[in-house]
Amino acid sequence: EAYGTSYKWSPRDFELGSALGQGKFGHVHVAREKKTGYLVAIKTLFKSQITRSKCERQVLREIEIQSHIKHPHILRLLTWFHDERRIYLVVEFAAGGELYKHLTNSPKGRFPEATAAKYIYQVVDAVEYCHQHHVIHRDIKPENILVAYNGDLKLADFGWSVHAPSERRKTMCGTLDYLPPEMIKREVYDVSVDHWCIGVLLYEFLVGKPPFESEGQDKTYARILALDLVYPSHVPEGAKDLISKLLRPSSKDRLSLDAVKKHYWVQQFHNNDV
Ligand SMILES: COc1ccc(C(=O)Nc2ccccc2)cc1NC(=O)CCSc1ncnc(N)c1Br
Repeated sequence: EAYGTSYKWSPRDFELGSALGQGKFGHVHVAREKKTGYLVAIKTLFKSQITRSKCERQVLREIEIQSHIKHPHILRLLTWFHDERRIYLVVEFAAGGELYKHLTNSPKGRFPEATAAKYIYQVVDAVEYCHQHHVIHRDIKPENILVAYNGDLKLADFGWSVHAPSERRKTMCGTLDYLPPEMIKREVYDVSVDHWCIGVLLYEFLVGKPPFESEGQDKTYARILALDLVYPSHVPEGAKDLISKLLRPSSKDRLSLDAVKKHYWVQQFHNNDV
């Protein structure tokens, strides 16, 4: 491409546009690279914040992790640069926006079977790639998944990914609906937390809300630990079979990601568009 890897990027190379995700992802703006017209998303992290929260090493390790991840269903960290006060992360722009909005705007507030199967295949493909690079995403939920211009999913917002295995506390910010039992019980966990989240995600794709959603944190926790979920009658048998093999209390009983991709309910749709 026009720029070798030694090119020193700076804010002057970009025209900043509107804010993305309304602050949910931090300071993120769509931006146009001046010479190519290429659209990107630029996330700004303030050095003062990072220094204060003693996260320098974490941020640099994060960026290090990101720079090596290249996958069609994972939002790319294209480059990064900093000035005296800020760190700028230049990430791929997902023109389809947040998956969450597509879910809530769908006719019945849920995805058709074929869409859910296509999407879960792409998420599993991306997560399998992360695991092969010893990265646990740990925050797989519709809010953290974006849609590309061509309708493909992009796993995004890696503010929390860590190297496996880990028991680093995850502050309980955001939804609790996706927490697996071992994280609620604060036990040591491994990559299979992501398998659980994929089960929750598939349920939400097909039903329009997560399986253990309740008023209040304690009720949600109780339902997760009791595996207290019901399937509306419209959920197809094959999907129920797959979800039930992912939402297993014991992490070693959860279906492997390869087996998810090969599951008959997924395969029946995947072959069509290959
Ligand atoms: C590869 O994508 C990332 C890589 C890293 C980080 C990150 O925060 N790292 C980090 C944060 C704190 C400390 C250490 C690392 C974040 C992202 N991604 C994002 O923030 C998503 C921005 S929102 C958006 N992006 C594109 N298209 C859209 N339509 C939207 Br809406």
